[in-house]
Order: sequence, then C-alpha cells, then structure tokens
Amino acid sequence: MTKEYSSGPSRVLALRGIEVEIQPGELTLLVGPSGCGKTTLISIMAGTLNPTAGQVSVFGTELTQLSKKEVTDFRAKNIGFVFQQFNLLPSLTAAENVSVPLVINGWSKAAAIEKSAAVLKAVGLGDRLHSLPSQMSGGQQQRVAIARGLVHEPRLLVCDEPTSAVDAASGHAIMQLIRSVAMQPNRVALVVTHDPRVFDFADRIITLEDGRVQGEKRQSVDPQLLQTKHEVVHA
Ligand SMILES: Nc1ncnc2c1ncn2[C@@H]1O[C@H](COP(=O)(O)OP(=O)(O)OP(=O)(O)O)[C@@H](O)[C@H]1O
Repeated sequence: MTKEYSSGPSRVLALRGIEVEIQPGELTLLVGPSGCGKTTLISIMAGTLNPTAGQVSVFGTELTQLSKKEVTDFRAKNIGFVFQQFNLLPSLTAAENVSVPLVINGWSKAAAIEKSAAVLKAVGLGDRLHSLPSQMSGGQQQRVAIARGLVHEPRLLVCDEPTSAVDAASGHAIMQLIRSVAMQPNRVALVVTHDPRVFDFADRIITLEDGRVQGEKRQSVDPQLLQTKHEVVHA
C-alpha cells in the first residue's frame, strides 16, 4: 500500500509499499520516529483516509471497493477510533460525546447515555458525566475520547497516542482496558505510541521508518501486568 499527500506542487510519500496483517485477539503497537507514517497507516486502516494505491481489507471487507456511504456505515459498526487530538464535540457533555457512536448505530438517546456512563466510570470519569470538554483537563478529555472509541464495542479499535496526556497509573489502566477489548475473539486493537511505558502490554510491536516497515517483534505479555489493578485517578 502507498500513500502520497500532495498539496500544489509539493508531494510527500508517507507510505512506501507497506504490507501489514494484524491478527485478531492481539494488541499490536505501531512505533517509529515522528513523521514515519504511523497516523497515516492507522487512518487508512480505520477507513478515514484512502490509500493512493493498494488494498485495505478489514475483517474480509475491502474498504477501497466501498462507496463513501458504505465505508461510513462499516466504520460506525465495526471501528472505534481514538484520535490524537481527541476530536471531542465542544458543546456536548462527556456522556453525550461518548454516546455518539451508539446514537449513530440507532440506539435511543437514553440507552446510549446509560451505556456511556458505564464506560466513563470504567475510565475513572464517573463523576464527570455532565462536564463539557472545556471544563476538563487534557488527560480527562483523552479518557473521554477513549471511552467514545470503546463504547460500541468495535471489532477494530485504533488508538493514536492514547496515553500521551496521562500519568503512569492512568496509562496502565487505559492499556488494560484497551487490551481487554483486543483479547476478545475476532477483535483487534492497534495502538500508535511513543510511550515506552505501554510497550509491555503489546503482543506485537511493528516499527515503521520513513514510510516502510523497518522491523517487528512478538512478545508474551506478563499476566501479572494485567492483573495489577490501577485506578484511573489523575489526569
Ligand atoms: N495532510 C497531509 N498533507 C501533507 N503531508 C502530510 C499530511 N499528513 C501527514 N503528512 C506527511 O506525511 C508523513 C507521515 O505523517 P504521519 O502523520 O503519518 O506520521 P507519524 O508517524 O504519525 O508522525 P507523528 O508521530 O509525529 O504523529 C509526514 O512527512 C507528514 O508531514
């Protein structure tokens, strides 16, 4: 797969012939220096960006063959995306922001808010259900974004730097949560990170460099790491 960005005369070849297969039931990390193409790759896998050439198959569905509306519908049902910049809607409360994927999937507002409240509790924000993004710290907003990515129990969860704005204990709890999603059969979690504190949570680490896969390693995750419960307390 390749991806070239062009604006006017300038062109950037962000992905230079990448082939990656992500295994179900695993947590895969994408790492590499700034500008190597990580965000571009996960955006293509999540259907928010088209490759310039090549194919993207998600659970057997070829995204490049779908119409725009079909991609939107497929994404709504199957994909959760946690953006680097959070992308929360500023006029909605935390619970309302989290409920958006459920409402898009046809849930009633009341049921969607109830489920959203439960997921916000799981990320340590049970007391901030009615807060607007502007009333929350960066770390709290990041956790709202994670709750929104998880709430509809997507088969593919894609996260861009999910622990960048939180302390070590909260980062640990967030990775446990993401991992618990990834470990279910037929589910996948793909996480872009610069944060070495989360490397131990991954089954597989893929390193990109200059738009190519530079290397990858598999590792077993220490069960102890997943059992030690941390509360999400600080932002
Ligand atoms: N919309 C865009 N238009 C033009 N060039 C872009 C665009 N988005 C990304 N790029 C370029 O593509 C390359 C890959 O960018 P990308 O954001 O995928 O890298 P990254 O590994 O996620 O970086 P970071 O770790 O800093 O987020 C970079 O050279 C970047 O400048």
